[in-house]
Amino acid sequence: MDDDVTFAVLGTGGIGRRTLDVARHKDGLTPVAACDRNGVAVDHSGLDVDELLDATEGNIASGPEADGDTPATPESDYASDGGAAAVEGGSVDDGTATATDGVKQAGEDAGIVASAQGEPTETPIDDVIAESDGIDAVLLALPNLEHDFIPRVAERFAGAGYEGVLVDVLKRSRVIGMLDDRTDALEESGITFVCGAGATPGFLTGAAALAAQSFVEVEDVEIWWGVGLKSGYEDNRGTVREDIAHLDGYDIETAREMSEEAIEELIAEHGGQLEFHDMEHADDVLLERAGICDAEDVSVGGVLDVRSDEKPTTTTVRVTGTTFDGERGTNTFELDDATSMEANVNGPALGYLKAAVLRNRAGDYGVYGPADVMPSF
Ligand SMILES: NC(=O)c1ccc[n+]([C@@H]2O[C@H](COP(=O)([O-])OP(=O)(O)OC[C@H]3O[C@@H](n4cnc5c(N)ncnc54)[C@H](O)[C@@H]3O)[C@@H](O)[C@H]2O)c1
Repeated sequence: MDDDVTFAVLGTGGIGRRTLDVARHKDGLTPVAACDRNGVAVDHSGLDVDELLDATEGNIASGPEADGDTPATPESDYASDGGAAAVEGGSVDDGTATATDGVKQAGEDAGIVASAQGEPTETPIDDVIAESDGIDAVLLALPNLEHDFIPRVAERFAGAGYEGVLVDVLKRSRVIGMLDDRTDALEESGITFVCGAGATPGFLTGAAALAAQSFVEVEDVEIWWGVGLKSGYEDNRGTVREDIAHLDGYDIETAREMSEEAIEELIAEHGGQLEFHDMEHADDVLLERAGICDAEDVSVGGVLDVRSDEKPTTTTVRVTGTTFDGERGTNTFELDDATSMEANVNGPALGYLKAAVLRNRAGDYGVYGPADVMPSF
């Protein structure tokens, strides 16, 4: 069997760029297409990742249209990451950048179109779908501030008769049901979809599923993450914005509409560290779906520090349960503080992608979670 995998990345922001980067260190993965909101790059013999990463360094198309011509309506792709993040022009990050200097994240030349391989387009996702006959797997590193955006993208692949793998790194619990609702269409098309396959949900959900194996009854699962993002802050504004929606007094709509200045103010008020409790992370429904425990027994929280690269707290998964012989215990899985968020999202996402390709080639279609599939290496 041909074990080489051609893949595409939808969204080359903080996560998608690192996906391409990490894939260079993995065997058998050839990136053949990538897109962001303004552009697309396709080369079926393999993209030049060095060139693409250099061209988009400090220049990701993160925000929506700078000129505001395209309003964010729920129907439009532009609703995917909302209204206010556009930043125009300036020099590359000098380490003291604020929201309004340094990074060209929006406007006509932002992102992939700055690469010699990139072409401007108003229909980046459709352009990748048009090439999908030659693509084994697609990693969706798109924002999900509009909840049904990723499910709708999946539906578009199914509508085009795509036969292959889709993997996303979405976070919100409610999106899993929206994907489940589309299972028939995905199966008919021949799609194997692994959803919530980043770090949390994803890697840590899978770790919880393994840690639960000592027990016959699982009482609770506690996921507590730490992320230090100083050097990666400019590149990860999409993720930070989505995380803010989990704070008390905020939701997805308010977070989507916040200006970069308002985000900076909020972060400054918290001394650079945001602490989250009871986050709506899909680890809960994904563990319930896998039969491990009830969704309500899973809690997810953590600390994000945008002013230091050190993790403010150690990422830990604690699974408490009772064994067949009546002992109560807690199995703990811990990440090393030296491993970055990007490593812990993209390593697993590509691992799940590889595993899903094997399933897909064996004719196994439908929607899977990270507790159902063991990622390949
Ligand atoms: N599960 C996890 O552990 C985990 C961890 C971190 C981030 N994430 C998720 O990863 C996703 C991406 O985060 P990010 O920080 O890379 O965001 P980002 O804003 O930096 O990047 C998003 C990318 O998507 C592109 N894009 C947006 N709308 C598009 C459209 N309609 N068509 C084509 N491209 C479009 C943008 O141009 C950009 O390249 C977020 O949803 C975030 O929550 C998950």
